[in-house]
Amino acid sequence: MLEINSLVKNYRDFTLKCTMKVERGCITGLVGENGAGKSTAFKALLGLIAYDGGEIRLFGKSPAELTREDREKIGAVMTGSGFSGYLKVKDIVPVLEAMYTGFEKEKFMNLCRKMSVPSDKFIKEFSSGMKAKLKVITAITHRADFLILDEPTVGLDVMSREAILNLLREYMEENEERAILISSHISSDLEGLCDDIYMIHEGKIILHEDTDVLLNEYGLIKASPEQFAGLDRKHILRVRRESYGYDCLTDQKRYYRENYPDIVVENGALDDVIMMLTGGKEL
Ligand SMILES: Nc1ncnc2c1ncn2[C@@H]1O[C@H](COP(=O)(O)OP(=O)(O)OP(=O)(O)O)[C@@H](O)[C@H]1O
Repeated sequence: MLEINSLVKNYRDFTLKCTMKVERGCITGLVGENGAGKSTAFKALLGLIAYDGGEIRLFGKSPAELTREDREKIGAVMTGSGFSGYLKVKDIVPVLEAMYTGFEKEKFMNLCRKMSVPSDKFIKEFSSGMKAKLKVITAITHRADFLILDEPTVGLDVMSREAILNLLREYMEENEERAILISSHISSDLEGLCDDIYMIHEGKIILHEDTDVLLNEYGLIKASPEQFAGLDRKHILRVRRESYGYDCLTDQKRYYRENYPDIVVENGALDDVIMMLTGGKEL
């Protein structure tokens, strides 16, 4: 569906350099701190900004080669974009009908009702959660094959977030040829949704892993200085000094649990992996 090879985008004091792939049938997550380069990557692949090197292939074409029909097959949610605040939901229906030949009006109106997005209020009077829901509903109601979602759950409460994630799961279940690329600051959203996850840090991809592998194989070893001294370092990816000794990130937690039963090995949540890969030291 999407292939990004050695993409380079230079700003004055920032360089994005990334390689990524999104397969049909998969939900791929992109996680990274503020300013890591997520939106820059999304803008480049949608053809919204020029880039300085590398290659982007979306549906087998570069962003510049995408036709109107190709673009209709993309459902995008971008931060900072949205409809004019002076419109109401009932006003944007004809706009969407004109934009997308595959616009599913009934589904759109039903989802707005179900997700409590008001139809007779100006969008400028919407809460940030209502705006976020409207953007996602718009992206999934024109028979798109590929969703590109930059922080779609930002500003949503837990219940609304889960409702949006369920909409995305249903979107994928409807057609196994579809795919989603999604960024989020909320790691638990990505852990529960994505098949694979890319981590981006200071413009570079620092990890790509299947979510199952991240959750099942990665772990955080909590070792005293004495325990750390006797620890086999073979499967330790990063180390961080703590008041009690050392935190060590491993991608083989079973090995340490079996061989060092006295040492605490916690399950590595995505946040731990991010913290260790960006803040820990290599041995
Ligand atoms: N138009 C621009 N001109 C100059 N620098 C820019 C421009 N747009 C983005 N940048 C810089 O590129 C870097 C990456 O920004 P980007 O918006 O891609 O990050 P992000 O990962 O999406 O962050 P956030 O999670 O805060 O949205 C930042 O240092 C930002 O200042």
